[in-house]
Amino acid sequence: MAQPAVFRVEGVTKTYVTGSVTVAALRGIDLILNEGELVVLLGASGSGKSTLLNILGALDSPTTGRVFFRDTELTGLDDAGLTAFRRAHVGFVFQFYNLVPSLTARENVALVTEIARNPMPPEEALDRVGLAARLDHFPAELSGGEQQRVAIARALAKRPEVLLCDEPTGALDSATGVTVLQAIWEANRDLGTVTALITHNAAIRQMAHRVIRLADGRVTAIEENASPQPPQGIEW
Ligand SMILES: Nc1ncnc2c1ncn2[C@@H]1O[C@H](COP(=O)(O)OP(=O)(O)OP(=O)(O)O)[C@@H](O)[C@H]1O
Repeated sequence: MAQPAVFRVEGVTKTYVTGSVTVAALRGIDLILNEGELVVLLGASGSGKSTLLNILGALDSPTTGRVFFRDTELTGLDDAGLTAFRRAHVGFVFQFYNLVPSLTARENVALVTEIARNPMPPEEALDRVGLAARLDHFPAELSGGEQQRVAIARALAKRPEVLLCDEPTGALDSATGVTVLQAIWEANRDLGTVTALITHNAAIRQMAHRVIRLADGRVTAIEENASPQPPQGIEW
């Protein structure tokens, strides 16, 4: 049975103008993301992956086209509405972890839970990513993979409906990257968080329900994966 759409992207273009240089980053994207899905976005550098992710997360707006989150048209919201949407519904994970160095893992997560409506306790979020034994460590006392898992715990602690990950393993070796991907995979499986994940690593597609390929600002292929694999079982 078809799952209900969480995101609907209709005819989205994005053109950046910098001085006399115009870049067509997205050239007409139509896409649906469904309830409970984990999708991987694959494509060459410059193909528009981050631009699309940022538009889904309301960090950026399309030049033309429409984006809906459930019944809300994001492209119809003003800045305050977009901020409210991000705050209530979206968790972000970026390549660099953006942790506050002077705060422990627990305190970094608490920064978010203190302002969220229905957060999970920071301890629970950190336990979920396998860091129950690192609650009081500072970022400098954690490995890169552990720091990224703190960032994931921070993103998940507000129980977002959507998790957007832009090359979350880009700065990590593959063994460490697997632990990070496993945390994302389990969040999708256990919490039903709709997840979109950008990667340059084609092997990671095995963890997705669907793989969306971008080239030159367009979706060139969508592949369904009948049996997504946990990252721990993926080799690259
Ligand atoms: N803020 C911006 N101002 C001007 N051009 C931009 C801006 N952001 C992105 N671009 C351009 O838009 C195009 C798409 O960029 P985008 O970051 O979405 O690609 P990407 O597929 O995520 O690439 P990568 O894998 O290298 O991160 C690129 O040509 C990029 O140079």
